[in-house]
Formats: sequence, C-alpha cells, structure tokens
Amino acid sequence: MHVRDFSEDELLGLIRPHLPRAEGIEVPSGDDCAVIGLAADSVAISTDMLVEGSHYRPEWSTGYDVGWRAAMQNAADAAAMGARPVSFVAALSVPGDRDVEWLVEFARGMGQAARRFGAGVDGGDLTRGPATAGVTVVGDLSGRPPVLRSGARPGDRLIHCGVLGWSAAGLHFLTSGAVAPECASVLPADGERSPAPNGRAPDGPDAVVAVYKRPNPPVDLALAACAAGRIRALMDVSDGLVRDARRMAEASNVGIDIDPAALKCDVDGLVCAGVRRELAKGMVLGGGEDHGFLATTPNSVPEGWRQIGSVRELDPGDERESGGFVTYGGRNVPKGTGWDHFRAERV
Ligand SMILES: Nc1ncnc2c1ncn2[C@@H]1O[C@H](COP(=O)(O)OP(=O)(O)O)[C@@H](O)[C@H]1O
Ligand SMILES: Cc1ncc(C[n+]2csc(CCOP(=O)(O)OP(=O)(O)O)c2C)c(N)n1
Ligand SMILES: [Mg+2]
Repeated sequence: MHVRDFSEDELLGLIRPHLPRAEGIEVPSGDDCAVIGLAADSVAISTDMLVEGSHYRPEWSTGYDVGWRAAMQNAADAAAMGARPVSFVAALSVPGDRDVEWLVEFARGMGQAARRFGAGVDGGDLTRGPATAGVTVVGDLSGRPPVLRSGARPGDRLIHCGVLGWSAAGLHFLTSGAVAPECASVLPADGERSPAPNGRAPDGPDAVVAVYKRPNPPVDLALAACAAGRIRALMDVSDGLVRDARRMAEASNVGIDIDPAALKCDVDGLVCAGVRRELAKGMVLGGGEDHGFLATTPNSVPEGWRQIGSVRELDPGDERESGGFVTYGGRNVPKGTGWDHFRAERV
C-alpha cells in the first residue's frame, strides 16, 4: 500500500502510536499546537532538514534510519547548547507512491531516538510532495546559561567526544558499492547504547556505515560536561571538524590548532576499516554528520572526552589571509575542507 491510498488523518493515525509525548505535555499533538509546561524560563530551539538525495538515499536508508537520524541531528544541536532535548516536531513531505510502511518506520525510528532522551515527538505536519523531513527540537537548559561557540579563550584545551570521519567513510563505502546497504545487523537495536566511544577503531566497514545511517551523538557526555561547568565553548560537528572548528574560532576570535598526533588513531581506525589511507585523513578532518561534540575547556579533560588540540591567540594578519583561524599541527588547512551544500568542493 502506498501513502496515496490513505487519508492524511489515517496516516497520522498510523504513525501516532510510535511517537512518545514530552514529559510535562499539557496539550498533546492533535490540536493546532502542542503545549508543554517547562520549569525552565529559557529554551533552546533549532531545526534541521533531511532532504532525499542530499542527505540520504532511499535505497541505502530505511524509513527508520531517516527518522532516527532526523531526531539525532537535532538532539545534537540542542545538546551543543547544553540543553536536554525534550520535544521534537516533524514536518514531513512524502511522495504519493511511497510505501506507507516507510512512513510508519520513519515514525518508529524517530520515536525510538526521542525515547533515548525521554523526549516527545509532539507534533508536526504531513504533506504530499518530494521526500523531505524538517525536524525541530526544543531543548531544556535547566536554568543554566547556554554554552555558546563564542566562549573559547587562548590557553583552553580543544576537546572532542564521539567519532570523527565514520559517517563520511560509511557514505564512501555505500557510494563505491563496497558495502551493501542492508548491513542492519550492526545497527544499534532499539534501546541500545551509543556505538561511538572515543578513539576506538571501527570493527569494520559495517560499523562506519551504521554511523552514517544512524548517528549516535554522545548527548549524555555533552550535557554532563556542561552540568559540571567545565565547558567554555561547545558545538556539534555536522559539517566536518575543520569547518566547524573554524566557526568556533571565528565566533570566539581565537586561533585553534588541531593536533595531528591526537587524530592518528582516528585515521588509523578508518584505514583498519578498509578506507584508503590517502582518503582517511580527509574524512577525519572534513567529514560531516558524525555529530560528535567539539568544545574547549580551561580545566582537565572531562570523562569520555579527549584533547585534540588547543586554543591560541589569533594573529589577525596571517590567519585571515591564509584561510584563517584553524591550523593543523601549526600548518594551514585548505579552506574548502568540509561540507557545504552550495559549493562544489566537498569531502
Ligand atoms: N533559513 C534560515 N532562516 C533563518 N536562519 C537560518 C536559516 N538557515 C540557517 N539559519 C541559522 O543559521 C545558523 C547556522 O545554521 P546551520 O549551519 O544549519 O547550523 P547547524 O550546523 O547547527 O545546524 C543557525 O543559527 C541557524 O538557525
Ligand atoms: C546521499 C548523501 N550524499 C551526501 C551526503 C553528505 N552530506 C550531506 S549534508 C552533510 C553535512 C551536514 O548537513 P547540513 O544539512 O549542513 O546539516 P547542519 O550543518 O545544518 O546540521 C553531508 C556531509 C549524505 N549524507 N547523503
Ligand atoms: Mg542546520
């Protein structure tokens, strides 16, 4: 059965049972807006889209994968401010000839991802059209100030938690046909913990494809470090380490130096998983969508994180001219490194 064989209300009836409600829901999904009671007087809010063809391919990713990923990439944005994801809304456009199971699986994947944080999927929109998912997250700052990307100061350690380059390697394996898309056996089962410990080598090609299909941002580690007050600047890495580090450096008006020795295990890990060495470094430095967290701290490295570089004074003259702000072992990195939807230069 295709989605065009159902009414909108029937489709909503099919997906609703898979969607948890936010704690503190006062008016659930079903009216013009949902209403959530929050103790916090500030919330963090952000939205991100997944567009078929640009972010996923239906022959590689199931509806479950796409729903999971839509929630996780937004959860990472909330956590990257120090906010716990409490509620998601999903605006979906689905082609009429899409199997209705795809839509139900999307809801199931999104629902399961939301449950990891005790969050709800408290509304959205459903329309017929090109396959696109726009998901919004509301994050609870629990009375703490948000952790901005502009807070880095010279002398801070540059720290990271999560994986680097795995998603790009997974995309590479799928594109080249080296890995069959249905490597579902290694995907984290419903309710399972993150497969993304720091610096660990992937078990094999399937493990990196799994991160591409179902990223698992270490939200708990980010929130714990923020709650302990140890983080000065924080962001999630969605467009690649160098590109995102440059955003942090620019916002903070500092220089950031990434330590090649610290990333050697990441490069070696991808090589072990079957990536050619000459590609592996570019994936670690420029691959996006791992949704690990990049931060700076003046203190010791929090549990579960590791140091990957340092923050230094900006030398305005040569930094800006040379593509600016971020160096790799003291040397310049090419400005195009990383993902940009609107430019040709991509990793
Ligand atoms: N269409 C838009 N309208 C308004 N603000 C936008 C739009 N697209 C992006 N932004 C804002 O620009 C900033 C950068 O966006 P983006 O690169 O997507 O961030 P992220 O990597 O955290 O998802 C964010 O603050 C975002 O809210
Ligand atoms: C089919 C396919 N081709 C290419 C990519 C690679 N890709 C698409 S978007 C992106 C970067 C992150 O996406 P964006 O929409 O910029 O997320 P944001 O920074 O807003 O969180 C990457 C690496 C992909 N995920 N899937
Ligand atoms: Mg975005």
